[in-house]
Amino acid sequence: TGSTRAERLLKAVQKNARRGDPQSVISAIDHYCRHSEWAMNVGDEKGSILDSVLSEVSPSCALELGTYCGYSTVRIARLLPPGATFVTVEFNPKYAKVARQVIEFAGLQDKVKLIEGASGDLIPKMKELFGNVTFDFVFLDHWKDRYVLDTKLLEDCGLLRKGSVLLADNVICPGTPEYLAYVRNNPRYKSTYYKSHLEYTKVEDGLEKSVFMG
Ligand SMILES: Cn1cnc(CNC(=O)c2cc(-c3ccc(F)cc3)cc(O)c2O)c1
Ligand SMILES: [Mg+2]
Repeated sequence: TGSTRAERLLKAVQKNARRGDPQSVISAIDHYCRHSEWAMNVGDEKGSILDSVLSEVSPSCALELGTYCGYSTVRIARLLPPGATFVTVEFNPKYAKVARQVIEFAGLQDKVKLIEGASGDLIPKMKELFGNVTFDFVFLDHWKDRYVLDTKLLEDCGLLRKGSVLLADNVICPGTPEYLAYVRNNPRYKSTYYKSHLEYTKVEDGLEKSVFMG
């Protein structure tokens, strides 16, 4: 049978990027998705905002919900300080398989712990899996109807600390209205909206940064 979109994206990385060079992997994916076949990576425009928020936070412990093909995983892992713990969660085994190869092609496999499963099942297991961690930075980019549930789960499982930064993709398109309402009306969060565009398009989208006040 034919390849999937994710497998074609991986082929484009293997063909056009340089092994061990994260920036070339990022550029190869952006070029392919802009000129050949759209895919739901955070993309270069929102990716630059992600980079700047990451550089501000410089997390020693980071979590990503929704690995997909590993594009934002590579963007995040390439900017982490040495020795940082970075966990990324993907539900779909086919995406996880592609992401592992993209992350490995970039040479970042030693910085990333990719775990397969449902965020709702794995979040309560984080302390058991990684020791008594709290996350300094969380990138939400998975199923949009899971953002609120999983944020509450992170709070209830003691995985956030005073100053933890949540950065959420797609708060306009496809949209996460409940999540925006939750973080913007909740005194325990200080939220900022970064206006941008849906990856590789002119459609409005944006990232919401929310600092947990403990
Ligand atoms: C199946 N699945 C596995 N992971 C997920 C979670 N991600 C998304 O759903 C997602 C969707 C879109 C998007 C899709 C169609 C459209 F017309 C406009 C936007 C963009 C994104 O950046 C996303 O992160 C879904
Ligand atoms: Mg997204």
